[in-house]
Amino acid sequence: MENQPKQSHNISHHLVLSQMIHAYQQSQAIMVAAKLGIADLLKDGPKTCDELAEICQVHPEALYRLLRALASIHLFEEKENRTFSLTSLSHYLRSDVEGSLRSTALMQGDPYHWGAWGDLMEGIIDGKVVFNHKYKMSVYDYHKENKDFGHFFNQTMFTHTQALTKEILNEYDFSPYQTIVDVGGNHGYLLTSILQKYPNTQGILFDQPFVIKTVQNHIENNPVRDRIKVVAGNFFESIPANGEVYILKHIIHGFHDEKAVEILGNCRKAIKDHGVLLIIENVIDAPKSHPVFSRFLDLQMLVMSGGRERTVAEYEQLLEYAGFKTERIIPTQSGTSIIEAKPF
Ligand SMILES: C[S@@+](CC[C@H](N)C(=O)[O-])C[C@H]1O[C@@H](n2cnc3c(N)ncnc32)[C@H](O)[C@@H]1O
Repeated sequence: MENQPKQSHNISHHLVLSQMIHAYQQSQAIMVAAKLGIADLLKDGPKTCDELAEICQVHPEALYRLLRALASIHLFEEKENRTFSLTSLSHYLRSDVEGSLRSTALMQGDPYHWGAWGDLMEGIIDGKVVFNHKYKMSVYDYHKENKDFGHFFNQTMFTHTQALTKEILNEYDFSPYQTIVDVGGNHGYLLTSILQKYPNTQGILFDQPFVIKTVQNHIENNPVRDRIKVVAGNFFESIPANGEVYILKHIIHGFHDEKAVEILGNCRKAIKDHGVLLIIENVIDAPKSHPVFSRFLDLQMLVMSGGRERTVAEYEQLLEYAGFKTERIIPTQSGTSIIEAKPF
């Protein structure tokens, strides 16, 4: 410490750090605006705070202070007479737009999710999964029990996948294959998009029974419904067999190594000899990876599920344990990578 040069006060660094420290206040304020549906209420034009408070049945002065604070970070625009309108940021808090982040705000601000982050220190001290330790259940069980949270989670994954699907379709050629299995495919957006682009392919959407129940309707209304089979099950027990492409998008990062190898091992048992496995994740050191996003997502895994974001070498090792050889890492513009592996 003695040899360290004396640092002069740098007002802009001080400000940046101060904003980082206070960022949780913004996250909670955005969550409340999302919960009240303010952006949806403003989509047809500006409204006064009193009008909004009347519709939402909340305290007008407190709502004014919330919206004024959010206007200071450009979430809304404050006009004369306590009137507020949407901005290009709050456009994405609307529930009816492509890329809507409303569910993400609701999920991140959910009291259980939020409460687990409040105990981050516990996880850092002993490496325990904070969520399980605090609530005596896993986040996966919480999804099953709390339908609202499960819905926000599924919607968050849907939005994320929707944004990424075009890139995956641009980067990866599915034409050599006929049967594609999306393991933990949830909403089915990626799989139905692949099937739409490749008319000679068949798909299997595989997920947990309570998830499959909620997506069945959506699949039945999709133009590719006749080429898609929806299968409910548990990927720790078995995975539908004889597929040529197995997709695991944002699955492996949710689990610690032992569990991850179990899932990969079941894919190994199921896959055809000439098939490919595609792991789609935010690989920490892959080309074009987004360092802030992947590293904070990694912390999120520490807090919520005991999983982790991994490096290329870590993925290669897991794959090798399970009987796969990594062929290539295909980066996408958004920072998410496709890891292509083949059975050996
Ligand atoms: C993080 S989401 C990813 C969803 C989708 N692949 C995507 O990227 O949008 C994890 C998915 O794995 C499913 N899942 C979790 N445990 C499972 C299990 N034991 N068997 C089958 N699916 C499971 C969840 O229901 C959920 O749909």
